[in-house]
Amino acid sequence: MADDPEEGMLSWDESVFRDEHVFEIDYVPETFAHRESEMRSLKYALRPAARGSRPLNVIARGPPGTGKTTAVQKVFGELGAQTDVRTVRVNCQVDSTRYSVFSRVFEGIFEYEPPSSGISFKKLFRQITEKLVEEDEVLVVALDDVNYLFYEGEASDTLYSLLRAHEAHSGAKIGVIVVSSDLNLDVIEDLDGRVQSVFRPEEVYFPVYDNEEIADILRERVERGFHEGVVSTEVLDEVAELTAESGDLRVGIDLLRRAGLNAEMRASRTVSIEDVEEAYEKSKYVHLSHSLQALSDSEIELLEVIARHDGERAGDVYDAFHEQTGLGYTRYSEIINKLDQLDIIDATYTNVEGRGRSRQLSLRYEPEAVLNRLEGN
Ligand SMILES: Nc1ncnc2c1ncn2[C@@H]1O[C@H](COP(=O)(O)OP(=O)(O)OP(=O)(O)O)[C@@H](O)[C@H]1O
Repeated sequence: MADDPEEGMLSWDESVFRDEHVFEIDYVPETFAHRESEMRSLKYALRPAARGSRPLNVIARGPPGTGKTTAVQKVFGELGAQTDVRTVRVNCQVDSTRYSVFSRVFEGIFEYEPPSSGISFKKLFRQITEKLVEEDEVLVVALDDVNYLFYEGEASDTLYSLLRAHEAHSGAKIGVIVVSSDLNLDVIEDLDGRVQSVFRPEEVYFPVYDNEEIADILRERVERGFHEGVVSTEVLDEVAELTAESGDLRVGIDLLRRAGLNAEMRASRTVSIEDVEEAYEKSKYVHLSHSLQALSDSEIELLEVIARHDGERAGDVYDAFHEQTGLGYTRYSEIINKLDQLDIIDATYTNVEGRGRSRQLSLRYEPEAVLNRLEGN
């Protein structure tokens, strides 16, 4: 059957994937290479907790997709398996107020949600600390993507409550790991003085992976995720190179999954360079999609207005936003700052002759790419 046109083609019940789950966003990789020193620093800081003492606090910083969340998950996994230390990871992109952070902590400790019918913060806090003292347990809270607490003006209060828990309730031992991928944010500097005086964290920096490290990490994912022979070395190198351009490992993982789906669409048993190139048109926006996820309605509305008026004067953008939403200048200005901090737009002040300082707004992405994602395409 040498001339069988179906040869080399996938049938309906076949897949290029051995395990597609390894390309999903919440997958915790089995091996975690090239992060030995960062893991060592984290463990060093948390070691006292394993002995029943309050651990050192940590600030983990580094660009997006450099393994910060994974490192926390790995260390928390080990602590959970080998010690009595309680660990709770809070995603501040989702829970961006002190109250919701503590609700998550409550849930982590009691294994059920706090009553939704308005229990006061004070009560929530007391129940958590009492439980820790009663059980004689140490708690480590990771505030992942802590930058979102800063955008909402909730960072100082949240940290203050966590760090002073032992004073509010003697015997309560809580350590904090704050994780930030916003390199423009000076976490310590931006906290209130009262928090700064009690927050002297160990710093752990996560640099971007270089080309070789990216290829190495992705090779492992390919071996677990695809059947043998589906992704050639040449294709993997291409994926690694495109990933290195952004430095965000998530781009590469998303790229592999989409390229695999493209190959399946062609009913092919192997992923081609073209499959990768086509996939990259979407995967290069994983960071944008991630940032857009947690925007509120008014933030989305302003971003839409900016995308539709790209390149126009800031004053015109405000007029259009005000007309559409009825919201005033203060809120407008707050949202502009947040979109700027999220690197979705670039907002810089320039001196305009005769008109004083004015803001120059520009999108950091193609307006179409932003609008498509906002519309869920
Ligand atoms: N050394 C590694 N080995 C295997 N997979 C890794 C490694 N580092 C990161 N990853 C994978 O890359 C993706 C991004 O990693 P992670 O979420 O830990 O990054 P991050 O620094 O927390 O990003 P962000 O700051 O945007 O939240 C995850 O899917 C993770 O599994």
